[in-house]
Amino acid sequence: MPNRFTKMHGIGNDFVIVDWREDAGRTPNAARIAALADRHTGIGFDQLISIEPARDPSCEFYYGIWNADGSPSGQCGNGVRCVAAWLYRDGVIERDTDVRLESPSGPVTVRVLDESRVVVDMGEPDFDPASLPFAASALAATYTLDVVGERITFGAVSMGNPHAVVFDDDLADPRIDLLGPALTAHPAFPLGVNVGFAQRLGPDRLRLRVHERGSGWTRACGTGACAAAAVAQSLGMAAPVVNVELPGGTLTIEWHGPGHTLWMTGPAAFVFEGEV
Ligand SMILES: N[C@@H](CCC[C@H](N)C(=O)O)C(=O)O
Repeated sequence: MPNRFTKMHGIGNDFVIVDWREDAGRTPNAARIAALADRHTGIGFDQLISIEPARDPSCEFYYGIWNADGSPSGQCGNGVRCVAAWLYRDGVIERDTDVRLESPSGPVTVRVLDESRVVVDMGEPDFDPASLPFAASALAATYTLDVVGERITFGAVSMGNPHAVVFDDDLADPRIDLLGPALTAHPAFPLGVNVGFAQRLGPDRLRLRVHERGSGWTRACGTGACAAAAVAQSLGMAAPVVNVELPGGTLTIEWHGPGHTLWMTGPAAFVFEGEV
């Protein structure tokens, strides 16, 4: 790990960003990441994010993503907004301009509106079985699993990382505190899964809590908001533009259905610079 880092967050989903543009392809040690992620004895973060030279020549930069337990991920919606704001503050990308960035799961396009607000073209939600770590099937499909004594119905989609979305009318119900970790670790998902619990508040409003694979309950999950909106829309429960209200704040998700990419708009905030 290099010594210098930037602490950032996207509506309370917090990150340590490290600049590895001169030092690409590092694979940080999982135990070291977990030690640094510890909120009592480390820096504390939900994800570590590296900024590196792009491998794909059509992209400007690559970003790597590791969860608080040291496990890697393919995508991070709140994180990519922070990466874009970081690159803008560094002077290497401009505002109001589309910039292609490379995530571990492929390119996304960011547009910095100002240092604290970013729009991201997250690509097309993927309901294809091959991209999900269990036997999913198609758009508008739901699945059932028996978890902690309950039969749970959920939708599934990949946003570059796997998501299960469960609709529930009471997100404060204590059974959700048990269902989140149990579903994330369910054997049906051999690679784990991010689990969103979504409450429909209207055709353009969802409330959402996410239990993240590798990081636990977070104040917000950007790809989780994209997944919840995409599943809600695929089931005919939501309009093309949906405000997703998470414990840490609100993201706006726009998706016009199959054949279209999905757009996420939300804030990115700097917290402090540090050195370990
Ligand atoms: N917080 C993120 C998602 C981070 C990765 C996730 N926990 C996984 O393992 O796939 C977001 O904002 O999307």
